[in-house]
Amino acid sequence: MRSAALLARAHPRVHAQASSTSTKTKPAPAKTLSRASMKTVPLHVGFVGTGLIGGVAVKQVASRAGTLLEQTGLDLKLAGATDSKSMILASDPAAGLANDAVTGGADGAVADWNAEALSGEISPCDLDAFAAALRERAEATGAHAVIVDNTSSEAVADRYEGWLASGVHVVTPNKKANSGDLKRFKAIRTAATSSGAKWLCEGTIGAGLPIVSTLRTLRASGDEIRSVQGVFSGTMSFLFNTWDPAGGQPFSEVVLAAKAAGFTEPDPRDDLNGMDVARKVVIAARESGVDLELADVTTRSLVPPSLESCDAAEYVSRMAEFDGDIAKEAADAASRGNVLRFVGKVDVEKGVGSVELGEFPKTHPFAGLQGADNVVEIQSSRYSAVGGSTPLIVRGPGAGAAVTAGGVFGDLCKLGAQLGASVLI
Ligand SMILES: NC(=O)C1=CN([C@@H]2O[C@H](COP(=O)(O)OP(=O)(O)OC[C@H]3O[C@@H](n4cnc5c(N)ncnc54)[C@H](OP(=O)(O)O)[C@@H]3O)[C@@H](O)[C@H]2O)C=CC1
Ligand SMILES: N[C@@H](CC=O)C(=O)O
Repeated sequence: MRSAALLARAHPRVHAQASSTSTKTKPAPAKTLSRASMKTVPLHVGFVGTGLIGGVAVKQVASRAGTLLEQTGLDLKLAGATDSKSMILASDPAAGLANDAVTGGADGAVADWNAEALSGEISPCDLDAFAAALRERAEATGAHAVIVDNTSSEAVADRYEGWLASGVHVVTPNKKANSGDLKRFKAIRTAATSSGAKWLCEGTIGAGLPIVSTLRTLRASGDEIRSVQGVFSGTMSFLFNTWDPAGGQPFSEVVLAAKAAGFTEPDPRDDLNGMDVARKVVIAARESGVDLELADVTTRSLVPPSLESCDAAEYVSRMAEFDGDIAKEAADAASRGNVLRFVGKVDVEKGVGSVELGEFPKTHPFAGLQGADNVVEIQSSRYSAVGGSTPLIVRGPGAGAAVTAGGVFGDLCKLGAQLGASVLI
């Protein structure tokens, strides 16, 4: 048998714990890594899109950047920002991110940014010039560059392949690229794999909830996903969790509340027509190994055909005309003791996806959600409702500025860790 002294020499931490237990003294406080022993990882960040999510993401990053540098060596530098009209590039990106870099509100356009802190010139938005400047300036100082796409723009998604191929990382809650054309999606993935640049998109399902990363971790470690289903939309969850049809509340009133709370897409029809959930179904399918296209997803829409192609303002002003239709569906479900819930489903084994307005008994987990909660149930060879185990379930707020921006910021931290910063992720 090895003596206590031998054990202490071989495993000093084990010995320290054992002796502190036996003498009932307090364990020594854990030592944190000293700043000098950490690698410094400078990461130049360019924000494309400074609307609701982008505005809050900038504020979160700005208020945390100093602590991150001190505690992990990740040195986030605000190198530039654009909205659809104008862009600003820091004239000295190596100067770092000032805590007061942003003075505008969450709706702040580039013009609201503190040009003094960025010391940059405002010019018309040119995404290619923006990315090239970001990359060249980062390379010149041995830093990495990342574009944080906080738009819902196809034009921005179209550029990921080129950006990633040139070594610029991409972090985004924009669903257009990972739910859009399969050929483009694969080309983007190939560009990232070939260059080593990262494309991180946790915010594209469940806002800040760990759904994309959970699916990736399961598959990387050899698990096989069989199905992914749940309430994928914060907006639709909020609508059906808070609407009181029995009390005569108009459905359109709750849609306006969801929009005011920042849960909806810029055009709320993208939620109401099932398209946002269909996109999440496609993303979940692709992350589970199924090559699904958006057009293959059977999708229920709650947008009346006559309001499909008008402008967003007209839709919002006329949607009350159709309150009676959805109220009838809710009353029919209630007559059977059920409630309505808007769900997405991926059957990995059959390779199909769907978006449905389903009826659920009040005791069902999908019926007992609150606010804008999402619930996503993953069944796999390890987590299964059949065979003695239970499914893996992720639940929590699935929309809103703070949690979505938090998911985006979490991806920036993950990227920092992958580049060698001492971030525990
Ligand atoms: N709200 C939520 O809870 C969640 C949102 N998301 C996603 O987050 C993303 C952002 O949403 P949100 O902040 O609400 O959107 P907003 O409409 O508030 O902001 C969009 C921003 O993108 C800019 N923009 C649009 N097109 C371009 C372009 N071609 N080039 C440069 N900038 C552009 C807009 O500029 P301008 O003002 O000049 O038009 C604006 O600054 C969306 O993809 C959404 O799906 C994901 C998860 C949850
Ligand atoms: N509009 C979306 C926002 C997040 O993706 C939702 O309501 O879930």
